[in-house]
Amino acid sequence: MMDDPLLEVLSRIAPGTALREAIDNIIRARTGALIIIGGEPEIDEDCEGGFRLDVPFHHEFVYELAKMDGAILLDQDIHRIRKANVELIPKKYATSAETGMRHRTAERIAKTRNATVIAVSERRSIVTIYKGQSRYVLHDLSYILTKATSALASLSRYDRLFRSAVRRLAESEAEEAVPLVDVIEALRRGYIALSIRQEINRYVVELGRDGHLIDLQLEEYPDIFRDWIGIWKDYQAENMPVPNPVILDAASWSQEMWANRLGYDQLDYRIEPRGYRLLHTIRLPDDVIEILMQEYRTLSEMRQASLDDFSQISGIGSQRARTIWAALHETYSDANF
Ligand SMILES: Nc1ncnc2c1ncn2[C@@H]1O[C@H](COP(=O)(O)OP(=O)(O)OP(=O)(O)O)[C@@H](O)[C@H]1O
Repeated sequence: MMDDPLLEVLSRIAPGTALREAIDNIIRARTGALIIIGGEPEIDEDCEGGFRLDVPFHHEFVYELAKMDGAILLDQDIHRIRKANVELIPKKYATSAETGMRHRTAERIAKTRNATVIAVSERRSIVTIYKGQSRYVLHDLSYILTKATSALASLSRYDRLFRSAVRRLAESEAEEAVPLVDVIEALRRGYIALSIRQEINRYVVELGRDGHLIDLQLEEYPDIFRDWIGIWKDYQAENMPVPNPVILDAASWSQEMWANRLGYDQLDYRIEPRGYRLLHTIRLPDDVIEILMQEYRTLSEMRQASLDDFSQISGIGSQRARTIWAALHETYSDANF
């Protein structure tokens, strides 16, 4: 999984936005366009000719301006149309693998200026977005819907696999220390489920108002992220910062690499959990969890404590002490995962 620099841009041109309305009309009229968002003030150094407008953004107006040659410049917030009919002259050192002049210019400007560049092809009716070194071709909506639907099916499968791995952890946790390989398997499955979830999020953003139903289906999945973090904290060798699974590039990690990241030099360990995942299931606030972690080293130590012991910890009231005690003494087959 990677941080996605284009996500914000996709949301700004998704169906339902005024800019998308303009782009759809430009495609229908087959005029083509080169639209620059932001990059001011440096971008003005690359402009030749054209005229300054500085008027409020309106999609009809952008559509009309696209009938002229040259580029249309919008401000960073897409509130104003700054210039139109502009010839852009990118820096000489910026290269491009594109063939047509419009697309070459778009790529070279995006590489050298802090601007988002949208090229609407006159001949091919496709929309290409350039930002920094990234390039993305907008797909048509039915294609994205098909991809999103099949990704939802994969998510459902990996969510089930993750849940079964978590159940297995909970079973071992109830009796003895947990094999490291089981921990790794749970983290790996959860990671894949989270990657698929992130992919679907991107589709939802790209679909804009048409992604609502997909978004609703995503809500059916309980908090995989929080469980994943809980497992990592439960089993890592030392108290280290927990990696964010959403930006972890772990698709090809071996079991040994997972073990290594958790702080272990081999695979055949059995480890006692600290109790984070279980305490997450009762929605205990993080600061209360930390108070408990300072008192008890492991989940089994916590399980040996009495209701009274919990009530006496400052920061934990008697009501909360009861909730914690009950969660710790339910068997794994109840509500612990
Ligand atoms: N440097 C530039 N600055 C502003 N506009 C440009 C620039 N280069 C090309 N354009 C615009 O792009 C139009 C199409 O150019 P060209 O056919 O070479 O591009 P293309 O990348 O093949 O795009 P398309 O797929 O739309 O044909 C030009 O008529 C002009 O309006």
